[in-house]
Amino acid sequence: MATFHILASTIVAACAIILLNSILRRLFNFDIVATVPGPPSPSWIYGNMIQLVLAENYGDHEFGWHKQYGPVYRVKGCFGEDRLVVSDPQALKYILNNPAIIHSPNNAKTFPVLFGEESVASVHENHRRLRAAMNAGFSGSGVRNFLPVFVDVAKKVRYLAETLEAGSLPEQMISEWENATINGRFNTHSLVLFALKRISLPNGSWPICRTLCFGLHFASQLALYLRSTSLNARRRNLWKTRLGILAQILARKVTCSVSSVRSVLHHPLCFSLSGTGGGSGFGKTGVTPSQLVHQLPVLLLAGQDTSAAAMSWAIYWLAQNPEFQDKLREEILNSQEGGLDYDNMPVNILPVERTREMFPPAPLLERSASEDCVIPFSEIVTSTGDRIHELPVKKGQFIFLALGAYQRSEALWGPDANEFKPSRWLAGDPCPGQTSALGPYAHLLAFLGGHRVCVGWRFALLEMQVILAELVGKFSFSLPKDSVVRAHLSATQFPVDGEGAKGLWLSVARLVN
Ligand code: HEM
Repeated sequence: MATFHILASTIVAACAIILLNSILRRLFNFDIVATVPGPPSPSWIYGNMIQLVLAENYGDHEFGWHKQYGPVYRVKGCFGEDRLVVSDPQALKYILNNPAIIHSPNNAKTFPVLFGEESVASVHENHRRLRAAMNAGFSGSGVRNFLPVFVDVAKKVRYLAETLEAGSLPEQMISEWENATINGRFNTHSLVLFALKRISLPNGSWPICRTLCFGLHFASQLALYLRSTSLNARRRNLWKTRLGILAQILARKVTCSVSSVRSVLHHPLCFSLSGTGGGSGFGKTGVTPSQLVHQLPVLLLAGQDTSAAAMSWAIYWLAQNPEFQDKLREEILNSQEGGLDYDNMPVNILPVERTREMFPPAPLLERSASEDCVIPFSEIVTSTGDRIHELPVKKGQFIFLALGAYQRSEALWGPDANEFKPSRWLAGDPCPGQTSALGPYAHLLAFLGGHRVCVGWRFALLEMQVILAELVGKFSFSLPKDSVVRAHLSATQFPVDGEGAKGLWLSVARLVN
């Protein structure tokens, strides 16, 4: 009985402390973010999170909230947490260029596991130097060197598409593709993902490279572990050196030793590892070869799903707009002498632009304030009726960067923001009202902007142009009558069918030249 009383009073006391703490926090730690208007929360446990990130069709709720509450509003996270959703250009510009706004705690935990602790996506202190070294390999001229690889892979994809269309799949491919064709339709998303794996890696080397990446990751984890064990300093250093040398040898083997290997790993990393980065990047930044070796996983992983999603959406758009397929074929025919000139193919770039505009592969990014700061906005009308133009946020404030909503914003792109107007792109400046560009290109934020702008944005644009030209030149894509295509968000925004399964099922017919 006495034990029961002690237990009951402990529980009552704990509840009282939690309640008091929450009342005192509300009274003395008044947070202005709580006054920012936003949608009602259906649950204290999961707040608006299910509506935001698990909507049946990405944006079902979010784009409506954007219209109702404007470019800055508040949603509830789990357990009553207030989170900001931002698509206001002024605020985004501030956030993207402020080193005090960092990855969310969730990203900060998962990125090192996914990409490695030393990857450019995970590090903060060394980030600027690492980026300077990597940018050398992904510059405009650097990316041009990939063109033969893209063309080569695009031809292989075309061959694969031909065999799928003819129903004559080689036996060794059947296991990979048996579920990719049903009743004359095929899963275009699987096709482009398959292609991108081949682009990132030398032929047949995907398993080797995957093992290598995870091996390197394992080695670095082991080195970290050894550092914290009681092994004496001499043995620890020996281990670290051995692992470091092993990692470098492996990476050099994959990236440099086979001269015929032409892959995404080859150029930028080999360029930097050999220290001959045209006098730029590597030498001057003081980044070591082993630091560059640690970029293998992020380069492999960051570009594949994103580019596959973007390319699927581009083909989806073309399937809905057959007149643009014809225009693109005309453009290809007119410029075929001596190979295609991708800098001068305005129709070829249209589906790419449209996709980035309407279906950016990363429409919602997570950030967090690492210190108290004041975010400038165009305007927010708070729930108390005040009109404010800046918002003081506390350390730890969670912020969603709503890139998808930004790109559909009528305030920014005009009342016809949701319609596709090729003239907007063909005229050169799709967003003439906006004075300072946020993203790397055409005011779009699909590749983000500021110091964390995507390393591979030029690479991704060119590879999409090449593969699209090859496919649309040889096939016509159309949407089957009963088809249901939805956008689903799970790390990237990709197409799913009516049952929610990943894929984009299109009717594909080979053109007779
Ligand atoms: C259509 C294709 C792509 C899209 C839409 C895209 C988008 C993005 C976005 C939005 C970020 C910022 C993520 C964040 O900070 O939370 C990012 C970062 C990054 N992307 Fe891409 N990406 C694409 C393709 C690629 C490719 C092809 C590569 C490499 C070959 C690549 C490499 C990277 C890397 C290394 C980062 C981390 C940069 C840093 O933190 O400094 N991406 N990308």
